[in-house]
Amino acid sequence: MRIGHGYDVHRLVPGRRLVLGGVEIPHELGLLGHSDADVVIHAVIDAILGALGKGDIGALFPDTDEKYKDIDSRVLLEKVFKMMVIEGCRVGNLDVTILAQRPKLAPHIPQMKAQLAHLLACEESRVNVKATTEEGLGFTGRQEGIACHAVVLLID
Ligand SMILES: Nc1ccn([C@@H]2O[C@H](COP(=O)(O)O)[C@@H](O)[C@H]2O)c(=O)n1
Ligand SMILES: C[C@@]1(CO)OP(=O)(O)OP(=O)(O)OC[C@H]1O
Repeated sequence: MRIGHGYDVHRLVPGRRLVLGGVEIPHELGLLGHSDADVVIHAVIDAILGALGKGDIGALFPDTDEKYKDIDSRVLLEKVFKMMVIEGCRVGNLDVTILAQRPKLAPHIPQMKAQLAHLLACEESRVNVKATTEEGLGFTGRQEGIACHAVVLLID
């Protein structure tokens, strides 16, 4: 068994889409990034790469490479999933915590879980996604950005 942790942050700005866990969420602000800035999928990718001992998302998919400009982060996760399978691993369980003051994410969590389970070819019961505010404190509290932690257990 192998365990990995991933953490990512993206800045909230006007004029960008808000995509979390592969789900587009209506909001007046979106996340800024070289890709679609899906902070949830980025944290999941880093957790898997951590468990595999294979570095991090920026090393694998550099933000200086035009081919990743505005890319759907689900495509990046598909690539990392293939690496995981080549290493003989499958998901034991995945636990995700999104730090966001707004918008209310609870209504979108079932769809995020379904997306992640689909992308990782595992049962939905192996994936947990939760959200918390930071009670108005810090950069997430001021709605300057959204952060996400992910912990994954891989079975080899
Ligand atoms: N962006 C968010 C943040 C939180 N929630 C849900 O609200 C509940 C209370 O949050 P706390 O900040 O007090 O932890 C919690 O159960 C979250 O699921 C949300 O939907 N969207
Ligand atoms: C995903 C990549 C590549 O498009 O760009 P960003 O969307 O800026 O995201 P980040 O979390 O900084 O990580 C890695 C990148 O190189």
